[in-house]
Amino acid sequence: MYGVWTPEQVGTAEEPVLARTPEGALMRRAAYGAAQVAMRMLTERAGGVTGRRVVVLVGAGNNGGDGLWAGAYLSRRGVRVTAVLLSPDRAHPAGLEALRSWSARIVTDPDDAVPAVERAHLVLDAIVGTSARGGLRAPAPRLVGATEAAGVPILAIDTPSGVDPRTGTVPEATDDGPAAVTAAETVTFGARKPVHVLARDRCGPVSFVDIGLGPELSEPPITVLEAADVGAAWPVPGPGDDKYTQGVVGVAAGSATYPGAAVLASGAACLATSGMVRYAGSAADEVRAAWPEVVATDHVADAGRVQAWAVGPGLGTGDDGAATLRHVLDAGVPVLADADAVTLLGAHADLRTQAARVPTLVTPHAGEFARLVADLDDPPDPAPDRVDAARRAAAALGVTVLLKGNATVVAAPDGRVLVHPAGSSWLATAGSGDVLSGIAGALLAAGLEPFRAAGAAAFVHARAADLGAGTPGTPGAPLPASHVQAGIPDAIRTVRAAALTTTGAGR
Ligand SMILES: NC(=O)C1=CN([C@@H]2O[C@H](COP(=O)(O)OP(=O)(O)OC[C@H]3O[C@@H](n4cnc5c(N)ncnc54)[C@H](OP(=O)(O)O)[C@@H]3O)[C@@H](O)[C@H]2O)[C@@H](O)CC1
Ligand SMILES: Nc1ncnc2c1ncn2[C@@H]1O[C@H](COP(=O)(O)OP(=O)(O)O)[C@@H](O)[C@H]1O
Ligand SMILES: [K+]
Repeated sequence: MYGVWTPEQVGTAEEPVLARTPEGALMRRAAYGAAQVAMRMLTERAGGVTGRRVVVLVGAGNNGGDGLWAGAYLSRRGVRVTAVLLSPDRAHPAGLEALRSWSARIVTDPDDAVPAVERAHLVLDAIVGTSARGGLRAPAPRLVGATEAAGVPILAIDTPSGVDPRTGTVPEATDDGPAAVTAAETVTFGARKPVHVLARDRCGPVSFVDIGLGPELSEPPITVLEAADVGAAWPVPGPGDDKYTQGVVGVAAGSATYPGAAVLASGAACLATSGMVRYAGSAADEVRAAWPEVVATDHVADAGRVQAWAVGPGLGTGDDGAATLRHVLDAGVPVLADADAVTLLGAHADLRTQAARVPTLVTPHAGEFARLVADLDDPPDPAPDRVDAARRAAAALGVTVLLKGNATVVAAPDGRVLVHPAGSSWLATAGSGDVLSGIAGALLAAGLEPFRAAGAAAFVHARAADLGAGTPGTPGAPLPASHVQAGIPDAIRTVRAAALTTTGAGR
């Protein structure tokens, strides 16, 4: 597990460290770490370091200072560095002096900078960091556009410039070029910031350089689970367990029109944990045919006892669906509410009141989220801040909210937030949400609290898609939701193996 801190929190943590270290030491630590990453990238992509060409795009503040110092370290290692000063009057003085002492080339005219970026092996984006506001400013869009057009990789220093460091949002591109950098890799310092988990597609892989802020950082407002955390928490049977002791999950999903949702959710529940899965609904025949181990009935009232309900996929939003949701919320056990159940919660205040009384996990995509919060005073809007919107919705509704997307945001009513940045976008396929419902419902039944169940389910769900799409590191191919479901066991095996390696847990 690792934490993510806002730029303001990082700034506060920096102050005492700056006060007790020699002037400029922190920046030099950061820049040295950035230079190491740049050299690794040059070795991997250009076959070596000495004599390779690096262009540093240098902005007005300390981010530009990092870039200038990194350029100086690279020059010392024989790299041919060109620094492009985007705000020549405001370039970091000490960094500029360091770079000059290595006789690096310094350019201020964008017309000279374009051919330099086009011929570079690597471009360092030191345009703007944590103080960024809005998209790239001229002449940066032209230079970033030329870099991208030439296929030259960009290493973002701290944050990809133009992307909001707090929310990961990106303004529209203009006629001048892109509004933000799309980095091949990012190197960050001191603490990870929200952009690194909310806009993974803009950051690429993120390297972390420790500059000694750790002791000064407060509790992180956002955490990110790693494979070992998920593996250690994954419920597995012990010698004393039987099919009931591990928690029975009930799935109330699907309809005559949408039996597939029931099959996907029930099967995912079967694969996620041992024990037992009950199904209640009009797709009982289809569920039994696909998953003979499921105990299926037509109505929730006949389903028997469960330790958690997963309700909603393909349920319908009419009176029958509302009655089913009312029934499961009355059962006094944790509830996973997805798809149509989310829409029903948005439409019925009494159901929302019921949901707040039991441990409830609600898993909307963007459209369902809008419906879920529509009746609230001052409804939270995920644009531009998805974390804030999920946190406010969870607090207002008294339920845990999992907001779907490339980065999944999980917010608990007590203010905790967890983000799972997907490694790919293969999950953007019909029915994959139904698979997530089954996994999360099974974890609730096994006794994980909604926040942890949501985080672990999102992780394994995304891992199942990645593994199903192809061998890690290879291009991969699209896969349907039924194959995501089929990938659950492999995904669980990998997270449990990670737990075993790092902690000895996950037996
Ligand atoms: N503190 C430390 O010791 C350490 C700090 N570190 C480094 O410092 C970085 C933060 O530095 P910082 O606070 O100086 O601001 P920074 O992000 O460089 O922006 C500078 C100015 O740019 C402008 N600007 C705003 N938006 C813009 C845009 N879209 N496009 C173009 N320009 C834009 C805006 O000025 P404006 O013109 O709006 O007044 C803003 O004030 C941090 O990310 C890390 O890299 C590390 O070395 C570790 C030690
Ligand atoms: N671009 C994307 N990248 C990664 N994951 C995505 C992307 N788009 C959607 N997902 C994930 O795929 C799932 C889709 O769920 P949902 O929208 O409910 O689909 P369905 O209703 O078809 O089952 C969610 O887990 C979501 O986080
Ligand atoms: K940057």
